[in-house]
Amino acid sequence: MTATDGTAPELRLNGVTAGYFANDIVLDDVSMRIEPAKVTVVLGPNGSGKSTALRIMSGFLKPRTGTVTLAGEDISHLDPGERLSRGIAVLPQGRSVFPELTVLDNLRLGAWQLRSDRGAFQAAVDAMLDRYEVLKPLRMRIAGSLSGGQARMLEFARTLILQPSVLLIDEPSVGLAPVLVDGVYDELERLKDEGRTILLVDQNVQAAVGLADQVYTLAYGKNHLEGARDGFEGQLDDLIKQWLNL
Ligand SMILES: Nc1ncnc2c1ncn2[C@@H]1O[C@H](COP(=O)(O)OP(=O)(O)OP(=O)(O)O)[C@@H](O)[C@H]1O
Repeated sequence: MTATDGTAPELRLNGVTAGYFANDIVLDDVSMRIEPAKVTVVLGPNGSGKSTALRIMSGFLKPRTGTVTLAGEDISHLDPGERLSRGIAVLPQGRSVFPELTVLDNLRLGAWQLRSDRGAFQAAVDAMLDRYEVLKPLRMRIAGSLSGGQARMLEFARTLILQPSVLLIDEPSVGLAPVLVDGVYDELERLKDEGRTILLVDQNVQAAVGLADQVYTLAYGKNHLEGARDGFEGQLDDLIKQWLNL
């Protein structure tokens, strides 16, 4: 199943309660619908549970109650690797390249699940080098020596290499020099134009809403607002002020 063949599945959180310790409640009965071929953005003040909701979708954290479903199937029990096999890929926050490995080996690791089919494995790596031309001349370079912008493109490439049907993207421009931030949003725009299914958690509210089809906001770990992008554009300044006072 590819991202753009019109059969991308819907990912949902259904009444999820979750936390990191025995008694903390970081998400409280949170529900979200990540529609196929749409960009869904999750916003909210610091600590409201945005990244935690993404971790529940990726499988790095399991819900205490509630479920995660993909095309209606309960996948709550699946670990992140199993979810990747089902087409759910994650672009994590911060640097995630393996700094000691070459660019090429980082890509090969991303395509690891294809290793038994040499042709498909090589084709997947080549497709990413074609897509991210900046990486081609750098492929034998140690990833730790890349610039911040080059490393981010390698991370995009590694996330896309299996042609996932759902992309979970956490704070994609955090830690990047301001001049590189536009490049990240240009890439997100390209992914949107390709009709990919994207969940984006972002503190860059204006840029994220600019990309969004659907917006959810969280407050204190609970669903707050939700709706189509148009309904949010006029009230962004108020929302941000409200969050800063929270
Ligand atoms: N690994 C962790 N272990 C323990 N508590 C955590 C962990 N990650 C997050 N938390 C706590 O869960 C709550 C929600 O954090 P989360 O990172 O999901 O919020 P967020 O909305 O993404 O915040 P930010 O915008 O600051 O990234 C916070 O109180 C945070 O301290």
